[in-house]
Amino acid sequence: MTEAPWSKAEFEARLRAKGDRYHIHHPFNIKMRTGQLSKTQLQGWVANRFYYQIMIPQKDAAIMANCNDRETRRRWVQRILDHDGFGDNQGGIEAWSRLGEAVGIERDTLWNLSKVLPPVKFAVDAYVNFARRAPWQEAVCSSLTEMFAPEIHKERLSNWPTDYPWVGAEGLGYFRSRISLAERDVEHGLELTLSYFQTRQQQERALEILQFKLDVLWAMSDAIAAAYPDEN
Ligand SMILES: O=C(O)c1cc(C(=O)O)c2c(n1)C(=O)C(=O)c1cc(C(=O)O)[nH]c1-2
Repeated sequence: MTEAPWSKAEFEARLRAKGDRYHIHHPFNIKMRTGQLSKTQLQGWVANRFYYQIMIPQKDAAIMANCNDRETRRRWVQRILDHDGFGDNQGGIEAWSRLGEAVGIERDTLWNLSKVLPPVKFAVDAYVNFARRAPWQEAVCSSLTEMFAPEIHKERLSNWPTDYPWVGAEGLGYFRSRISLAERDVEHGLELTLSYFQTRQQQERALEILQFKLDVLWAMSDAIAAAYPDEN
């Protein structure tokens, strides 16, 4: 027997409930939030997350390439501009690069990706490849971990100045800028997801897709934690 679809409100609530598997709960992030990371650990995280940052626009371009709906493309293209920048706007990748400088990573070291761990590369590439190969609506759904991102950005803005006072304040601009952008992205991503995944089977598939993306982020944290263990 096929089960009745969840209402949009119920479906959205089930997607949001996935937040309990977000990397905000990863032991490495808990250490970050409670001021327990060493400089080497924080630098390792920033250098590795840079690979995620630079691949996001390629992921969004893959979604655009597969998307046959002009209205969606007109809105989605903004994400590429947010990260790559345009005109005088330097964009999110450059903002992350300022974070790299603020934690003491040489610009060349950040940009040549020499600190990127193989499992981090593997996890991020899995996300980009999913966006290349899946129906574009499924790739949109996979971006919905951003529902949970504003909270993690706010956490860093509130605790870094006291817990990691050696990090230059100009480095935190990325986190500040992402709060409103993530909220806007989520509004669009949710709108598309709630209307595309209609049957109960499709809705369950959406939850699996979101779990895949949660796993990408979790795997990145696992890899970083393993490569940069506690020093004491
Ligand atoms: O710092 C974080 O924990 C975090 C998480 C995520 C996320 O949940 O995927 C994103 C971001 N940051 C972020 O800054 C960002 O631009 C972003 C884009 C996307 C996406 O999947 O399209 N996720 C995220």
